[in-house]
Amino acid sequence: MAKLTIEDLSLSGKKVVMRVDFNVPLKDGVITDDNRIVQALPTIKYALEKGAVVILLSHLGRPKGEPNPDFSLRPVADYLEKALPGNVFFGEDCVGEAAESAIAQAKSGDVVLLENVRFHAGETKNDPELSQKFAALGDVFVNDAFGSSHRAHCSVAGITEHLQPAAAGYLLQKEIQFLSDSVNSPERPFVAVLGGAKVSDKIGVIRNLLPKVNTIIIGGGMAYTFMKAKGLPIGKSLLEADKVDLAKQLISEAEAQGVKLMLPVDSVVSKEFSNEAEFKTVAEDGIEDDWMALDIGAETTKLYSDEVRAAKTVIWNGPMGVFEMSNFNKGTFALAQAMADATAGGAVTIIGGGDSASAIKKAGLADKVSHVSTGGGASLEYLEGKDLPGISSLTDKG
Ligand SMILES: Nc1ncnc2c1ncn2[C@@H]1O[C@H](COP(=O)(O)OP(=O)(O)O)[C@@H](O)[C@H]1O
Ligand SMILES: O=C(OP(=O)(O)O)[C@H](O)COP(=O)(O)O
Ligand SMILES: [Mg+2]
Repeated sequence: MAKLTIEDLSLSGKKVVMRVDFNVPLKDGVITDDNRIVQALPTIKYALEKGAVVILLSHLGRPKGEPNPDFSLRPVADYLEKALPGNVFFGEDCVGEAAESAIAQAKSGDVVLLENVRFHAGETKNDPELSQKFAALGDVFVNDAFGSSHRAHCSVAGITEHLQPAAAGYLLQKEIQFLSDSVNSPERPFVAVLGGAKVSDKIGVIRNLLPKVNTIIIGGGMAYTFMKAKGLPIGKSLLEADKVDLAKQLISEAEAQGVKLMLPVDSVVSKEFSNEAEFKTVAEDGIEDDWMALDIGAETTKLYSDEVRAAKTVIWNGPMGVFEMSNFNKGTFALAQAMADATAGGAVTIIGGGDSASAIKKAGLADKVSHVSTGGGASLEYLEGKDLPGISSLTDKG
């Protein structure tokens, strides 16, 4: 990496402002998957061993620029207290007096976790004033938030304009190393699988993936904007209405470029977004008005799994259905098994994304694929060949 890494910094007695991605899934205030925290621990521990005070910044979910207890990082502070040797202090705000007084209590070898950076509207706007406040919290900056590195936000990128040196942590380095090694000259067939719920964020990625891949498989919430574009009924399924035209274009661009674009031929539908409601499987033209599609159907699952098993390189981001509910987890878990089978057969398989990583862990197959990335959107944008602001803004080496 042509950027400074944490080992290039002198850390003894320093306050290290470290951006991490602790955007972990929570249910009733309990962390349901700790992967993103576990993956950041080596960098945190390294800085602590070198005698630094580590000041952690993260977002959690998408609160709309104001404090919201449902998106508090407090559960993560409780987790860190058990996982780390020194003291862990929690700051009720990421800037201002609450942050400063938490930091004032910390000594070498202690950690301060500050509250969700997205409680401030400036964060996602990369507001220079907020960036400056983050920079003032410490002496050096480390980015280890691979999963957020595609965001040009204050705590990821803007801060580096006011705080140097800015260096990469171990997780960031590991992720980039793996992705660049495996996809720069992929063995073919190269299959990309896209699902999940961040449709408007991720649909644009497809255009840049078309020249690189042989097949694009679309499932999860992403699928229904495409089905709408094909004139199929989608009932109350997830829809990004202003992306329907783009979906139409992508369908014809895929055809023109000889890329196989696969969409569900059947779906599991329900009347409510709930595991308690009635559900059934219907064909692609069978989603009625009052129903919503929450998983791919069995026939689709077989077609997708066969395609994945025949691939030599697979990158998958975004669950095939609402795997958090047992009625709608079959497609995701079956595809996870297909990834494991492909890996056993010699394919390079990468699954990325906070929720996708949690899904493959839940399926018990996390150690049966080549790489589980902590970033979904970030790994996709990296594969597209885009500059990630969280990396390009770090201090150049030499
Ligand atoms: N058909 C669907 N309708 C609504 N939500 C869905 C559907 N399929 C999957 N999801 C949801 O997508 C979410 C994950 O999306 P996303 O954040 O884009 O993926 P990742 O974190 O893996 O990058 C999951 O919480 C899952 O419940
Ligand atoms: O969970 C994340 O991305 P992912 O769902 O694509 O894996 C990251 O924490 C980024 O979150 P954001 O998409 O709200 O900026
Ligand atoms: Mg997610």
